[in-house]
Amino acid sequence: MSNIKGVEQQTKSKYNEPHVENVLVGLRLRPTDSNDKICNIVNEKSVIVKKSNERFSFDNVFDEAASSKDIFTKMVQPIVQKCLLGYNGSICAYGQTSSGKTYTMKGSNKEPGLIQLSIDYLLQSINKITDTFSNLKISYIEIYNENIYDLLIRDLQEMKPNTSNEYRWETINSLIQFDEIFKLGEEQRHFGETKMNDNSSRSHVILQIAIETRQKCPPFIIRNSYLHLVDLAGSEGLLKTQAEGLRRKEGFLINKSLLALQNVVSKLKENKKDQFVNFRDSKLTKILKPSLNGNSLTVMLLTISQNNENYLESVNTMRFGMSAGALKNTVNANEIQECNTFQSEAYNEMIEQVENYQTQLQEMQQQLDIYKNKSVDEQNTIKQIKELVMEKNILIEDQLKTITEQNIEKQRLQDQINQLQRCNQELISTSNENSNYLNYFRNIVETKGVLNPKLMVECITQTDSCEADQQIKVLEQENVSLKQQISEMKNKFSYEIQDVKDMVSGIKKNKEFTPAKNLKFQSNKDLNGQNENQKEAKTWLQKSLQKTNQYLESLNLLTTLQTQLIEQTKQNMILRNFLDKKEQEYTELERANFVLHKSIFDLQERLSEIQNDDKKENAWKMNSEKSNKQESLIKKRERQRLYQSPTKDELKRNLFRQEQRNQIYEKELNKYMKNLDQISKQKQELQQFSHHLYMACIENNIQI
Ligand SMILES: Nc1ncnc2c1ncn2[C@@H]1O[C@H](COP(=O)(O)OP(=O)(O)OP(=O)(O)O)[C@@H](O)[C@H]1O
Repeated sequence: MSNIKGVEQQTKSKYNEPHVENVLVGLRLRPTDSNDKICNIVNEKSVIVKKSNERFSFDNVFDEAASSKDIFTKMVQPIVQKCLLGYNGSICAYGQTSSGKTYTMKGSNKEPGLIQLSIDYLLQSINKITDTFSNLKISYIEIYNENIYDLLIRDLQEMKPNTSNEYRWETINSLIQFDEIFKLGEEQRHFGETKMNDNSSRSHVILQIAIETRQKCPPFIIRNSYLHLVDLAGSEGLLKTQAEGLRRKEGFLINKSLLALQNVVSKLKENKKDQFVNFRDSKLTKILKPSLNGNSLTVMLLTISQNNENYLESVNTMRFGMSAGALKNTVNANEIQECNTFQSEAYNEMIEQVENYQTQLQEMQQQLDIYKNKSVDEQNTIKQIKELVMEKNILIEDQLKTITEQNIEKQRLQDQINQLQRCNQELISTSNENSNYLNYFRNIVETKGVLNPKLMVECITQTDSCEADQQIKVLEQENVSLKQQISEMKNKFSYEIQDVKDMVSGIKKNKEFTPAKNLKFQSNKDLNGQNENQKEAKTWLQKSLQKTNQYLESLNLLTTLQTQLIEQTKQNMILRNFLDKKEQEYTELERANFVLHKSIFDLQERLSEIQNDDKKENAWKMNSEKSNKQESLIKKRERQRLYQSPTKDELKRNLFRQEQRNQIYEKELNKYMKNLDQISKQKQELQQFSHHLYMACIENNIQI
């Protein structure tokens, strides 16, 4: 903890002092198949041009075999490291078209370029530093035809120079994330085909990386720096590229901006006091001003082709590099100390708390050690008990296993016993059945001598026929009782009707001497002197009325009987339907008999087979023949009795007779109906007569 507090005393970084740094220049020679190369490498830092014997010296020379990784390690990595400490850095690729600038900066499928290597290095470094919060952001812009475009915005828009805050900045947390964003920029970048390069950059592109680091503990230094990775468009001889139209215009503007860069560099190289350097001549120089004459550690990476035909351009590139190497920048780290007393106090409190926790932790550790020592014995005992329990458990598990196995075996045996019992029962019932059949057929053989299949069928269907016979008998009984009922009713009716007839005839006899008429006659003659006659007439009328009431009652009874008769007729109909149904059933029975006949015939065949095969059984039959004779005689009689039960024809005859009887009943019923009609007519007449009587009583003031 004292160490952390000691850091607190340090208020300023040692990098924060401004100092002068030269622009570093490296030369990369593009591989070529040509034997006639324009220069020879003298050593790691110099080349000599063959034609002019001119010597060019740089900070590093990279031959054809050198990789981009080599360039990164030697020239770029040191600057990237310093960017993390707050310095600005610029890496610019400069050279003739098709000399390998984009190959060096962006890389290819074969090897990563300086851009990817720088990002990877920054991300790895940031992850390693634990005492700072770090943040990486990128923007990607292009200068095309003297206009600035933001490559991270989908629809390219022209931007103003020196307005870096207005560019789109994307935070980068991983290489994969960077690749995605960079891919978007590359898709929007201007490329075009020229005679010298199939995929020539038609613009200068600048990838800007903003690096911010904040210390987590005192002195809470915040560092902000920018790393610019610049892929310049290549200078091109318009005759060589044979550019026309848009390509020609692009080439012209590229050359113009590069010339402005050369002028600025040569002016800066002179390093005269109060000398005016015109950075405003082109957008490129305006943007690169901080890299060339400002607070930036800069590397100028020259790329040249060694083919003789590019001699002039390559020499010019090297001359430009020499000039750039003479440039000096005054650099210092961009860092500020966050003067936050509150933060410091909070930090100190936190440190104190951590110390307290550490003390508590130590005490607890000591206590734990004591407990550990104490509990060693207990632990041993527990261990022994545990081992015992484990052994017991194993024993119990074994026993359980055995019990389960025994249970399964028991269940299996039980199943087998059950199955055997079922088989045994089936065997017993089959055996019983067989012995029954055997006995039965044996009897047949004994009584008939030969087996008659028809006879067998009839015997078997005896039971069914008996049932039908019984049903018919029941029907017959029902018919008899019905007949009795009807005859009773007939008698009853005959009495009633006779009674009614008598009454009617009595009424008819008295009709000529109706009391009403007499009364009228007598009242016309002498109403006052005929009291006796009136009384007589009154009595007669009252009697007639009583009689009439009795008739009416009898008529009501007759009506009830009439209803009963109708009911009986309906029942007769139902009976008839029932008989029809029975006949149908009999036909079905006959069909079933046929099927049975067939199956019995099969059985007979089977039996004869058994008889042939089983000689022992035949012998036994012979022996037991006598004893069975009596039994067979009884059975024969039984069969004869059964044969006497009605056959189908008899049943039909019975049915026919029954139908005839029914017809007779119907005729009788019709007769009764006719009688009933007559009675109802008489009833109506009586009612009319009673009405007349009633009216006469009213007319003559006779009280009823
Ligand atoms: N060191 C190298 N090793 C292998 N191939 C290279 C190397 N340098 C460049 N090339 C190849 O040369 C061709 C041109 O390179 P590149 O496009 O990088 O040139 P350039 O200088 O960017 O051109 P321009 O200015 O027209 O865009 C490419 O096909 C590239 O793969």
